[in-house]
Amino acid sequence: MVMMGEMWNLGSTMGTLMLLYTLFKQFFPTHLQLYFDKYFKKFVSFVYPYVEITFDEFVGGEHMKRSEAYSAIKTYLGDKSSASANRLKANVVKDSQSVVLTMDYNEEVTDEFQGVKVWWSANKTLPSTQRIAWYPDDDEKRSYKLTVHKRHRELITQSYISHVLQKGKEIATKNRKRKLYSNNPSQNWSGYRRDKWSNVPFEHPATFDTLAMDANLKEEIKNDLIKFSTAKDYYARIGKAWKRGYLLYGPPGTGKSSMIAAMANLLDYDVYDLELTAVKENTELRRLLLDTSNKSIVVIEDIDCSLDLTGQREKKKTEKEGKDEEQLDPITKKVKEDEKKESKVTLSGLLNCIDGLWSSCGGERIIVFTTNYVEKLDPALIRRGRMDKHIELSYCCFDAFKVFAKNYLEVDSHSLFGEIKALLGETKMTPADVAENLMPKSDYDVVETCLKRLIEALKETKKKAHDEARLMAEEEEEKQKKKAEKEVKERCGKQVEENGVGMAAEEVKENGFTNSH
Ligand SMILES: Nc1ncnc2c1ncn2[C@@H]1O[C@H](COP(=O)(O)OP(=O)(O)OP(=O)(O)O)[C@@H](O)[C@H]1O
Ligand SMILES: [Mg+2]
Repeated sequence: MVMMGEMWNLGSTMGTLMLLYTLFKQFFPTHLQLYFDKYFKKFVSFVYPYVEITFDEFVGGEHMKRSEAYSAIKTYLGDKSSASANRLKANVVKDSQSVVLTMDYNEEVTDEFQGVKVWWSANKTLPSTQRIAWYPDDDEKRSYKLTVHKRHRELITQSYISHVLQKGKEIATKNRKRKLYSNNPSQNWSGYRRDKWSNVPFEHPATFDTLAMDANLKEEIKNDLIKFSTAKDYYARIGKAWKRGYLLYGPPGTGKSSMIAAMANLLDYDVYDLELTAVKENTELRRLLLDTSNKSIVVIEDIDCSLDLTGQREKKKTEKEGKDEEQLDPITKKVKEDEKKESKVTLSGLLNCIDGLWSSCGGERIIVFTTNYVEKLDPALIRRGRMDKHIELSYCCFDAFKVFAKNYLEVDSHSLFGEIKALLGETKMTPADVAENLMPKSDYDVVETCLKRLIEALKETKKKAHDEARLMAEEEEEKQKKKAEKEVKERCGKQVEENGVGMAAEEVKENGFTNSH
């Protein structure tokens, strides 16, 4: 710490000296200034033998991105500085069970690497121009500065920095509380920073153990995910972006959203729930996707409702919504009208953005589309390479029922299982409905009561399906009969015109009904 104090004293003295020198050289002509500069630099490097490396919070040109290095350094220093810095900021993580400390701004800490001492400082600068910011810290520029003696430059740039980044990432993974992100409408974006996505802690409890589905398919999906998440080198070797697309399709209530949660819980990934109807144009979509982090699942639910095949968004408005809108005040009405302005997100835009995400973001990402109507989707959207794995989630099978029985009722077998198996084989009931029927409704519900309730519900569904099928068959029969009658009538009319009434009467007799014409 003594050494650190000396270094900072030296640093501030050099700062003052630089300022004085800048003022001083202004009194001389330019050619003399250049001459002075040369010798002043030599003097500075002689009396101030340190190198300074700055890591800014945001990097990139027009579309600034939060720097992963900055985040890793922040975490690493938080861990280090808890022992030495005097002022720390505390964040509570993991269900309020632990506290993560970060270095406060304008605080300094030292670190040691292979016997070499380095100095870190956290800096925050305000912009020189004044403007109103939506968020208190929005315009501040934050950075970390690493200072080290020149003679250790090589060791620091070649080994120490990567050591810090790796350790920082490890600590962050340990402390990480996963998040569920939703995209904000672009009128709420206040610049390039943190407000494209809002987030809440991701706490969905679904796992592959609680997911009711065919056991083989479940195992196949789990293996596929685990293989993907550990295949960084493999993807690099075959020259493919480390990304994977899943298409989940099936009727409502078959577990598509539950499976996404199970995927996130299995891999320990964040979830970005992308609501396409809130995105106005392709460039916005691109910026949203580029702003997602590694180890994340980007989800677009009900993709068929968000985009139609020509790329125009469906506009669904109920009568009630129309009336409600009429009663709005002028300002809200204007905002709503702006929102409604024709969307320019197109199918090709979405395809380009996905391909862009695939090629421009280095880390692992999964993208998942869900739909109830797979046949409505454009083949280009779901071709392999974009959506690598197509998974159908369908009506409840016996395997799926057994998962529910185990989880909800804690039974592996029962004398009623046979009947249930037979009924499930001939009935289409969604897992959501099976789960609802199996769930005990009161403290007095025993296993048998729940199973019997399910049997009743299955019988009821079977009967309903049977009745519906019969009704449909009757309707079809009626339709066919009417069609045949119409055809005969038309033929009769023609024959009357061509051959007179006698022949037509013959035809009517042949077809077994009388014709009033
Ligand atoms: N396969 C399943 N395994 C476990 N639970 C399920 C399954 N399918 C449905 N459920 C239960 O039913 C409810 C609805 O399921 P979920 O939201 O995953 O369906 P979905 O396929 O996404 O439906 P939608 O197409 O309407 O979005 C969930 O709360 C979940 O508990
Ligand atoms: Mg869903």
